[in-house]
Amino acid sequence: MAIQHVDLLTIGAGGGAYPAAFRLAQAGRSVIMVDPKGAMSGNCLYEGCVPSKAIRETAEIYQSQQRLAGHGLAGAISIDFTKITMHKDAVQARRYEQHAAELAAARNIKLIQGTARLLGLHEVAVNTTDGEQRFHCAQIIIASGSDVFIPPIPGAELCLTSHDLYKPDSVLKTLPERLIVIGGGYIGLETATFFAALGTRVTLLQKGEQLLSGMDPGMVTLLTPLLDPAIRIRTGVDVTAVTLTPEGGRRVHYTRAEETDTLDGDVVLMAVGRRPVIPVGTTEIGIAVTEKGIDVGPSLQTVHPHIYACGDVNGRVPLFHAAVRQSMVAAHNILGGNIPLDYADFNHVPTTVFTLPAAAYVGLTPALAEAQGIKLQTGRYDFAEDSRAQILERMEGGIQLFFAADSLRLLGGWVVGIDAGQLIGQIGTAAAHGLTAYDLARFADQHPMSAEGIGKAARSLF
Ligand SMILES: Cc1cc2nc3c(=O)[nH]c(=O)nc-3n(C[C@H](O)[C@H](O)[C@H](O)COP(=O)(O)OP(=O)(O)OC[C@H]3O[C@@H](n4cnc5c(N)ncnc54)[C@H](O)[C@@H]3O)c2cc1C
Ligand SMILES: NC(=O)c1ccc[n+]([C@@H]2O[C@H](COP(=O)([O-])OP(=O)(O)OC[C@H]3O[C@@H](n4cnc5c(N)ncnc54)[C@H](O)[C@@H]3O)[C@@H](O)[C@H]2O)c1
Repeated sequence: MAIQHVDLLTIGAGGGAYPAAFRLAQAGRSVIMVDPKGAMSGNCLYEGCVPSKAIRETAEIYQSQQRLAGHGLAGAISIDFTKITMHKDAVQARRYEQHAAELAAARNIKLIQGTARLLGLHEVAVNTTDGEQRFHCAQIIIASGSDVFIPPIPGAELCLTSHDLYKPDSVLKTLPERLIVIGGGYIGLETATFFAALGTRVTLLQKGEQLLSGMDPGMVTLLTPLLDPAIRIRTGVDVTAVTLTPEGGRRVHYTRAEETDTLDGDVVLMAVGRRPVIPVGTTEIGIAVTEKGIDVGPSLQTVHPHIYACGDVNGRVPLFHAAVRQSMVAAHNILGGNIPLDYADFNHVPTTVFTLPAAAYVGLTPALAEAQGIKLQTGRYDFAEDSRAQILERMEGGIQLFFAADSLRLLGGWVVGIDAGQLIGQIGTAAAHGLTAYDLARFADQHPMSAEGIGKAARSLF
């Protein structure tokens, strides 16, 4: 079999892969991307960020209308869930077209629909429907992402996953009356709030005592009481089995505080985490893999300097924008001859839980600071006093900024409530660039926008 030479081969064509692929192709290198989807964008567009937020934004607009019903926007809006999912599908199709056009316009770069496996330090085999192709690659980026984790619970196959819910032409075409969500992380909690907002009766079962385990308990405590009280949240639950009811519904069996109980629903969403997808051959060529993923540092290089691992596959910060930045770092380091000249900053990645309402954080937050013995001064701003929040009847939550107690340098922050996902980017930019409370206090942001709360939170220290 003929072996083709290529400068860069990416395993996957999602956010961890294509930014580097385009950068290197622009620089004149020959690039092959391999992905079984045969399209760019990975799981973010196929079953993640974009489709889930297409459903979210519709649900939020519906909630906003209800909130303003007594303020001049009276009248019932009807929900057509099938059309909502058709809109989601249309957004996905539009973005796939856009990416296909970008690819068609690019030189030096080709996407092969197939599955890659590593044969050696520079050798990759690609399985396609037309057979196998082999490549000798000067550089390799492993960006094979992550996939839904299905726990070994009897009857787990009766549950839907985020893949079923958000993929193009999703499995769920009508709004379920009763939804049971197993898992109170990003996917479980976000999805619970979207469906509750649209009128589904939702029960969420979380294994541990805290929702959004791993996040700062202070932020979670602020968010939890703001969630729709119609969502029944049960923590400390151990799901033991899922069975069918005589009517064809789903029955979840669980134990809680040593009591056993069952719960019936029409649909059960299993959302207890994701696992990295490790290409065949990875460990065989000496690359270390932990439960979180491929072990890499901020240069994104594996133990072999010409093999990089970017995005969810390394488990460092499994978010789309983090994957994109990591991909660019890998590109820069490849252009630097595999001598690192760029490093990813894993500590300043803005993170939003797009629940209704949302909660977002960046950098150092109090629980982490306490664990590290770092003293903080906190600047606060309450949305109850915010003009935009009052106009929209969204006065719940607020902004907290965390400054180093001695220098007043911004180390982190969180936002719970209105515009959280927008505001956290601005706070993250300020923290990443070493701004202080003085800098933020002196900058008068626009009125009447929620962003003026960032300066006001800083000014609360003076
Ligand atoms: C429901 C849901 C909602 C989400 N919402 C958000 C959000 O709002 N914001 C956010 O930032 N992140 C969100 N995420 C996370 C985000 O989708 C991921 O962080 C992002 O997709 C990671 O990009 P990646 O390139 O590392 O991996 P992926 O997007 O997973 O892409 C990896 C690609 O590699 C391919 N592949 C796997 N194995 C091979 C192989 N052997 N050969 C060739 N190709 C292979 C896969 O088919 C896949 O297309 C969400 C995820 C989910 C599931
Ligand atoms: N807004 C965003 O950026 C966004 C949105 C969705 C997904 N994501 C990405 O997708 C990843 C996966 O999301 P996820 O929600 O599946 O995982 P997750 O790790 O965020 O949460 C899983 C939750 O399930 C709980 N759990 C585990 N086993 C359980 C069991 N047997 N019964 C009940 N609860 C159990 C855990 O305690 C945890 O709270 C996230 O880590 C994130 O990287 C990001």
